[in-house]
Amino acid sequence: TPDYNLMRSPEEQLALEEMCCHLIRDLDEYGVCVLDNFMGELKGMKVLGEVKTMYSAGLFKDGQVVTTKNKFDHRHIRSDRIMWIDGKEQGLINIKSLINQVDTVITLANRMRNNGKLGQYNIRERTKAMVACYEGKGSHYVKHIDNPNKDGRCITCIYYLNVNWDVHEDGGLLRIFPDGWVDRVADIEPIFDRITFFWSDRRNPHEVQPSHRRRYAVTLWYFD
Ligand SMILES: O=C(O)CNC(=O)c1n[nH]c2ccccc2c1=O
Ligand SMILES: [Fe+2]
Repeated sequence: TPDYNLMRSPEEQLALEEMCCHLIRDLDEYGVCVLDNFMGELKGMKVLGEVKTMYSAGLFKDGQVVTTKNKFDHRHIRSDRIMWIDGKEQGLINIKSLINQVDTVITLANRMRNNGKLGQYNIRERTKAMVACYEGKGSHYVKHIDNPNKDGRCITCIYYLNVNWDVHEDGGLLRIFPDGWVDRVADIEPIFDRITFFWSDRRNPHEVQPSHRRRYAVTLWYFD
């Protein structure tokens, strides 16, 4: 659980509560929520620095590659490289601060809900943080559901680290196909210091469109 004793200025506390209201309202209304300037430029750049350092140290492993069912077409279904962070590692103080901030927002939102739940969930724990890198060269992730079979994950949180990302040049759009919407999709650009929350279950099939530049994100899944 986050350290509630972190001294926050009244402005920081207010900003935190505003974020939580935004999160609660958008998750209730759309099942998706996008917040920008989540950590602020300075902290965001420090998180990016730690991620790049780990990447160049070769700590990312290939995401398991699932070949298509069609045995003649051995395309990579996704070519992300990932690494898991449990927050106890030495030296990753800025990634830890990011994880703490997301924990704080989720926990506070969970409490602020009138019935003490976020959506119909009572959020209690989360996965480790998964840092993912899409290599560019068309790497992508086909349309999928994070939690199709009730494995307990209820909210997906993805924090993006991509400075000056231009979707027209670089691709890498997150496209969500919310089940409540017939003819609309949620197109989310993976821009620096942006965080996206969405229900992890069948309500939100989504895809990562082909990326033509290295694309970093940190994902946390919260459990009921
Ligand atoms: O980066 C994004 O915008 C969306 N990303 C995803 O939906 C996504 N979903 N599930 C995964 C499971 C294992 C490794 C990577 C992933 C992954 O990037
Ligand atoms: Fe996903």
